[in-house]
Amino acid sequence: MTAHAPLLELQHISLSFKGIKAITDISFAVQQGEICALIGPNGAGKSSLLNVINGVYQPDEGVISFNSKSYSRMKAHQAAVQGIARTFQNIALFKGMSVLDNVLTGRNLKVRSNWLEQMLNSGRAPADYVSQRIKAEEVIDFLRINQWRNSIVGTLPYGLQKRVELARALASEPRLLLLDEPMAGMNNEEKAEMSAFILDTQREFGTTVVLIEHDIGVVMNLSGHVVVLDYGKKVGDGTPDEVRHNPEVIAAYLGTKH
Ligand SMILES: Nc1ncnc2c1ncn2[C@@H]1O[C@H](COP(=O)(O)OP(=O)(O)OP(=O)(O)O)[C@@H](O)[C@H]1O
Repeated sequence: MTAHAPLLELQHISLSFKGIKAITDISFAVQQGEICALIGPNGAGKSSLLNVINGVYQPDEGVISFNSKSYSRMKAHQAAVQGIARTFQNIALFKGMSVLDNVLTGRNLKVRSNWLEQMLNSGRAPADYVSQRIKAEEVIDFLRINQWRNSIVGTLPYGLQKRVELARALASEPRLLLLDEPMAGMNNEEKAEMSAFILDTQREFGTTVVLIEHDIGVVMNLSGHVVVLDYGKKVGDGTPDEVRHNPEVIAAYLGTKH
């Protein structure tokens, strides 16, 4: 049996801010189609690591391989073109725009017409708009937000805004979806709903997911792979069961080594 190369592989990644180390020598691999959770106490380096994966931060050391290509430096735009999409801890939507228009912004990289054609609504622009719109509507259906498609995002409850942010990320048809605390601030019912949407995304489109989540119950149910960070270092990496029984992880969470 031939083993498939992982979709994403981090090798010896380190990152510091003004000499203070946020991430130290982190390596792990994420297989195609996997849901991988990054967990760890506040300040452990989880968000910084997502920012390294999608090219917002350049690591001081280390290499990232994505889809069999290796990068020591990858720019955010390059990451998006390669198929890496991202949601944020603090929702980053255009709050004054409708749900549909926000989801359409997720299609920006797929647009084939140029700005002049779009301004004059000529050439490739009309057909292009229709095809982007069809895809955006499909995602809106998939995440069951049809009834709010024309609502202004800023007027929607927080849980729905989180779903719109997921919709915008999915509209780009990513191979790798990075979710920074997709369930933060949600009640249990909303968390269950969001977990179901994430699982449906993986099943329906084969999307690989790396997510940060603080609710360990949610993590253990949703992910097949868990990576644990503590003070910028990796202290656990395995299945939920392996991680749950790892003494270093228990120590990080119970604070016995702090
Ligand atoms: N832009 C920045 N400038 C300076 N220091 C930063 C910056 N971003 C993160 N840090 C520091 O890097 C370390 C890791 O932070 P990071 O936000 O990645 O942790 P986290 O695990 O995502 O935390 P949380 O769960 O609280 O979001 C922290 O000490 C933080 O203060």
